[in-house]
Amino acid sequence: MQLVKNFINGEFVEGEAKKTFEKHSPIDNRVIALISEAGKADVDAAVRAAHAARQGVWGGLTTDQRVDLLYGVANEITRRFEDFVAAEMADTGQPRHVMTSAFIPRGAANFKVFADVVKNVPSESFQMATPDGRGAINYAIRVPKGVVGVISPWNAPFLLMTWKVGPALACGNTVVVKPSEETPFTTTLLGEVMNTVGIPKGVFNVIQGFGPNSAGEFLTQHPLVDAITFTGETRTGTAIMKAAAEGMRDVSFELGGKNAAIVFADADFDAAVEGVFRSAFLNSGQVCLGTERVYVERPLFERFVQALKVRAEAVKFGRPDDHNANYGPLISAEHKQKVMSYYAKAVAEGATVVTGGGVPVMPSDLVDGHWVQPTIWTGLPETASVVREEIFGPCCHISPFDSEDEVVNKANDNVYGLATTIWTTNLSRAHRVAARVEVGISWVNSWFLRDLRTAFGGSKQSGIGREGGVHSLEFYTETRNICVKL
Ligand SMILES: NC(=O)c1ccc[n+]([C@@H]2O[C@H](COP(=O)([O-])OP(=O)(O)OC[C@H]3O[C@@H](n4cnc5c(N)ncnc54)[C@H](O)[C@@H]3O)[C@@H](O)[C@H]2O)c1
Ligand SMILES: O=C/C=C/C=C(\O)C(=O)O
Repeated sequence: MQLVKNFINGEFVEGEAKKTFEKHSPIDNRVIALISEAGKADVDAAVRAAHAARQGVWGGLTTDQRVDLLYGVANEITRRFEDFVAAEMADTGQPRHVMTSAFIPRGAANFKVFADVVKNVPSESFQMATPDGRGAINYAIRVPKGVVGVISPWNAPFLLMTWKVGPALACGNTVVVKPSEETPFTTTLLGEVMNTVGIPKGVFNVIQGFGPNSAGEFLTQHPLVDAITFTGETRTGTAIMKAAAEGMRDVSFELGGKNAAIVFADADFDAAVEGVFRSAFLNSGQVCLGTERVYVERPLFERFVQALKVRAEAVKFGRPDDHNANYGPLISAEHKQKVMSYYAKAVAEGATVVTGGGVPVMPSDLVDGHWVQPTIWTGLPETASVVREEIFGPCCHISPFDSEDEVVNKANDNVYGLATTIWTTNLSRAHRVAARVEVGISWVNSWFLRDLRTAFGGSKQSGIGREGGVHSLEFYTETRNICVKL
């Protein structure tokens, strides 16, 4: 059985206590690896290695030298593309095409884009008058924060982890990464890439384990961690923020969502159906930006519900590398249980189940996997649990609306505010509605179309701060102003 280790100071090491936990495959629940859990001493060793590397060789490199090394990381990820695809498929059980078209190429891009950003960003400068008439000049330099703790989730493990590690390293920080306990493989593989490329020891470290009373919590509590970037559930963010308050450490949070799709009657019908199908069901609905509430203008409502039903019923469940399949399982037995409990709750609250609501019939070798049917509900009030709470599964509720104000109010009536997708051919309305929905990202006639130079993050309880392009510099560096009297 494969033993997945921690990566500390350039070495793959077992946790000092020799404790392990099991990694189960999402497709059949078999144990496919043992993971070595990092204890307090291991987390301390990782953070100290990162601190020493920051003070030492990594801190001494020029921006150009760092940028060249990060380009090397991106190229090595591309060279080992198939290894990353295989590792991420094993971690998540999601179809190969999701890995090859989106999740793994994004990992490489996350290193290149931020190398370019730090290389090209200008610094601000202000000249000022002084009483003696000679003046002064102010200019700003950006310095790295130091050691950044990176805590990432399981739903798009490699994309979401590199989205943080790329800019953190580009800005000159060092990192200690705690991947989700559900998905240890690709982060570990990145350790091999770092060594191959010659990233100095201690710059990139990986500790494996859980959150509370485990590696995650030990990392957030470590006094030598200067900032914490986290993607995951809102209530985990609350716990991490409390830990970060000790020592006044900065945080950047990408959290939960309950995203609305808004389809106007003038939308390109086929594009809207396909777009909402993707936003609700890609990655088995386990995408933070995904749609769980759909609002359709009344004249289109019945036709839209029927078309989305047809699309949802056409998915083909199967192994990630099965060419005849295009749909994967949920990540874990625990998550399946959570999603199924919402399926039951929807029925108890009076939903009409348009399609799904249960588990698909699977062949005997896959029957123990975490398979769940894509599910569509109608007929619930806005107060129903499945319309208000993040489920993070392959499901959505569709309701009709009659006016622009009504749908904007409904979209905004939620504690979350991550993303929305709006479908209309009326451009004035598109701009107007996109600006009024209280979210970090509004897509019009599209969804999950990502330009990595743009600001990314959530409003309300969906996050704190923005990352992406120069916005990432706000978090991964500190601005130091230098005022020179002339
Ligand atoms: N806004 C975004 O960009 C975005 C992107 C992806 C996922 N998400 C959200 O992530 C969630 C799904 O991911 P998840 O279930 O892995 O989230 P989670 O919050 O359960 O776990 C995320 C990470 O935090 C760690 N963790 C848990 N408790 C901790 C603690 N007390 N201290 C330190 N670390 C701790 C976990 O081990 C894991 O590595 C959903 O809510 C989803 O919306 C948000
Ligand atoms: O599941 C969440 C996906 C989030 C995507 C990003 O963070 C990104 O595209 O940068």
